Amino acid sequence: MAVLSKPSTFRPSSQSVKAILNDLTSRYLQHRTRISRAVYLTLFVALINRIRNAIAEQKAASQRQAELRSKNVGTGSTEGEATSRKKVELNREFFKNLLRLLKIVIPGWRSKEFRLLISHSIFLVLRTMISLYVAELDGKLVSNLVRGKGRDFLTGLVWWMAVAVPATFTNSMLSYHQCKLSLQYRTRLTHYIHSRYLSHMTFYTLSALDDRIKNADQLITVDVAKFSNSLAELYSNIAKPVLDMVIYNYSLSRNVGGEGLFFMSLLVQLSANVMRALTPPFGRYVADEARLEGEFRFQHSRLIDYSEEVALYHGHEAEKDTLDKGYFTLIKHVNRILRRRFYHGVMEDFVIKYFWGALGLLLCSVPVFFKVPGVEGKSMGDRTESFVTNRRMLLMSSDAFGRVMFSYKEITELAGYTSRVSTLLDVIDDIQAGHFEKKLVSSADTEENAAVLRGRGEVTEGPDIEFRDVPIVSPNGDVLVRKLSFTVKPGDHLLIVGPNGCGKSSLFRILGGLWPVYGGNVRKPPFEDIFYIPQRPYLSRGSLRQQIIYPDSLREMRDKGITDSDLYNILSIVEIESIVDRPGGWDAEQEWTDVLSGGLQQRVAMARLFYHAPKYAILDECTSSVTLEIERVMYDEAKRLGITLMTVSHRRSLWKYHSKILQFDGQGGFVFTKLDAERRLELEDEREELELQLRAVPDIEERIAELTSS
Ligand SMILES: Nc1ncnc2c1ncn2[C@@H]1O[C@H](COP(=O)(O)OP(=O)(O)OP(=O)(O)O)[C@@H](O)[C@H]1O
Repeated sequence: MAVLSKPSTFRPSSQSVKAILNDLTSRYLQHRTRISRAVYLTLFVALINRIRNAIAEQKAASQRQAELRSKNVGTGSTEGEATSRKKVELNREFFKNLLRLLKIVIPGWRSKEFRLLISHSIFLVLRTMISLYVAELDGKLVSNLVRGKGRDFLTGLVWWMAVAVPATFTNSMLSYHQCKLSLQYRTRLTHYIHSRYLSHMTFYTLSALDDRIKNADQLITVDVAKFSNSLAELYSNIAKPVLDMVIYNYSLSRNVGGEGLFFMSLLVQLSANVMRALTPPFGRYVADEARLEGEFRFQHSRLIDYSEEVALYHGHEAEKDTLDKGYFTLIKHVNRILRRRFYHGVMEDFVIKYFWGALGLLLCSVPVFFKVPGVEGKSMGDRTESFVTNRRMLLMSSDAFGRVMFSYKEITELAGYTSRVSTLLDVIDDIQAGHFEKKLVSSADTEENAAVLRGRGEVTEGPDIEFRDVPIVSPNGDVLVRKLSFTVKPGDHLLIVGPNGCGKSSLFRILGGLWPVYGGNVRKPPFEDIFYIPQRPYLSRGSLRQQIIYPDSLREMRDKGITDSDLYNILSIVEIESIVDRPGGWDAEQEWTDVLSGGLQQRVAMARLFYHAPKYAILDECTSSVTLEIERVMYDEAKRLGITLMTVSHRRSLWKYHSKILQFDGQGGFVFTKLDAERRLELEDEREELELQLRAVPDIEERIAELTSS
């Protein structure tokens, strides 16, 4: 009895609810056109308002950035610091940078990348169409099952299997296209960056004269790959869900009515906005993480480069501290991101899976409880079919929407990589336009030095080398010599001496065009007439032959008519021909800096000088590790080849090979004069003798004092 009485107590209230709903439905249907007009008008006004707000925000942001930039100039802080603090946002700058990179990775509509994008898009559409067909087929299968139509059910199953063939092929093609696109993007970008980075000595300028990019290697090798991956992924992660949403929502709106879908979209948009406001700036986190990864990797590669020195110093504890510190900074940041991701993931899952899931079920129930215009009243089987199809479409649509929402995170990650790669390109552009940013020493602020830094000198080409009133200024604004003047004519062998750090090598950096000329006139022969040998010779990766002919290629060597036996003769001058007898001979490829001793490396560098036989040679302490005999052989041979020498050395044994001397006093002064080596050696000996005597005087005084007191 109790069981029977229950429905009777509920029936009246459910009937009244139904009556209210029916009443509401009929009223709504009566005013449907007016309501939809009002809704569309509100939507339009909201859209206009949003655009206006976005423009205002953009203006404020660029004003803030301009203020920040002017502050940086004032305090002398570097742009590098500003970049690391810069917020990576989805603003106009991001789109501008992305567009610039897109133009590099997709150079035109005839390019391979564009063709790949098109075929990728075709497969994306195909996959959505197949999914749509599968949704309908699913509905039909379940409806046939409910109706007990075995034959139709089996036919449906056969179709189901048949559809699997194009569906699986399409899926594989999609992932193939995505990987291929990522590779193509990376190839284009790497080629582009290499061509810029290795032109106009940018690789040098970037590290020596500018503070903005700390580890270009990491940017070119890792960040470019990550950017390419992220871009290729983003296309399929955005294009497909957007396409899915449009197509499924259109089909859904036909089944459940546009209004339901519209209100649901409004609710979804509202919750999406809340989510977005609560989403941490993942883009900036990613950019910071990549920077810290780069610094950590750089510390490791430094340890490998100087492993011998560190081992001999027993410096492992000090190195471990530095490495641990680098790792700790990185991991602290990663942990912070992890925590933020955790909280964000909880919120995201709740909203996307459960809240939107409930909204979806509500939407599927619309045709059951309301009469949707244009949709006929249905039987139980029809309702089942439409429910199954709608629910599947809705699941796919909400999955697509979810992916679009999740892709916000991916977009911000892409923004992080875009910002890093574009910063590299911007700085390269800036440097090639002659603009550097480096933290200046405090002395650069004085009126006099600032005037030197503001100036610009003149560089001309000529048969000899002449510096007239040229200041020597280090990259951090330290004025080492205010006005340097000297001339080296062919046959004038010049010796350059002076205390450490006075600017001897810097003079060659100016001559080689590595450092800017801040004033006066520099006249110098063309680049190929001057050859440079540093104290630590640079040995490239490659064969033994390549070490001698560097930077020439084998073809250039052959074009010059030089053979391997000529190279052998050159090696025999500096008495290292025996290295050709080692396994592999001329073609042996080794890490030559590890295989050859310091002295042998210097002799290889001398052989390189004889191979090129330039008009002028700069020898920067390049005989410090060889015997006096080899040094003599080298200078004699260089002179025999007609090479004019400019030597930096503290060795007295070298004086006799030079006819002029440029002597720095380390206080900004210098003397340029003829060098009479014999007379100078006599004077130097006398000076040293006197110095020794002078040093002995305090001892004598001390002794007298001791004797007196005792
Ligand atoms: N890339 C750079 N950035 C900043 N300062 C630099 C850079 N290269 C050199 N300097 C500075 O310029 C000054 C002159 O250096 P330089 O190498 O010309 O000295 P040097 O006279 O050759 O000394 P040494 O006899 O020790 O080789 C030094 O104070 C050095 O610290």
